[in-house]
Amino acid sequence: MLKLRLLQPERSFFVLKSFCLSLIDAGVGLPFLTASIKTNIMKDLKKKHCVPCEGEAEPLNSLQINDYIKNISPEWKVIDNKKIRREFTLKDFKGSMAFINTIAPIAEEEDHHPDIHVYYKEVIIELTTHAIGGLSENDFILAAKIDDVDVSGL
Ligand SMILES: C[C@H](O)[C@H](O)[C@H]1CNC2=NC(N)=NC(=O)C2=N1
Repeated sequence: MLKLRLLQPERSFFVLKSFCLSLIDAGVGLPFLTASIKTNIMKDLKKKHCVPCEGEAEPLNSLQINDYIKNISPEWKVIDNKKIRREFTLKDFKGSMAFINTIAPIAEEEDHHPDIHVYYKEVIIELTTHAIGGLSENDFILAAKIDDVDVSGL
């Protein structure tokens, strides 16, 4: 503790967090600690970036999906534990196109791409990770970034 006090506050937090994570790695059962660290990771979804996942990763299971879904808009619905879907209503077809054109560069930047369905002024966005045939964190990161798009003028 004495050593920690000598360090800068951000550094102390980092040291404490690393210590807590190593406790969890070592199997020390501190559910409240795990939960709070998990919450922090989830809160930052829209600041995170998608990572390539080519085949080797397992799709998220239903428990993991339940954790992730709490951190994006409640408008997103889980479909068969394999994809998430959100419907947007814009003013008109031009609004739909503008919305899609706002999302496209985000998807390109993240190298993670939504399936997009357009029905005049309705846009349905479906997110799934094709490479693994199910959901990955990438889908929730992209969902959080799509949630951040301001559709009020479209
Ligand atoms: C090489 C590149 O990272 C992959 O082909 C990416 C591209 N965008 C993707 N988007 C989605 N939704 N799923 C994928 O598996 C995927 N793979």
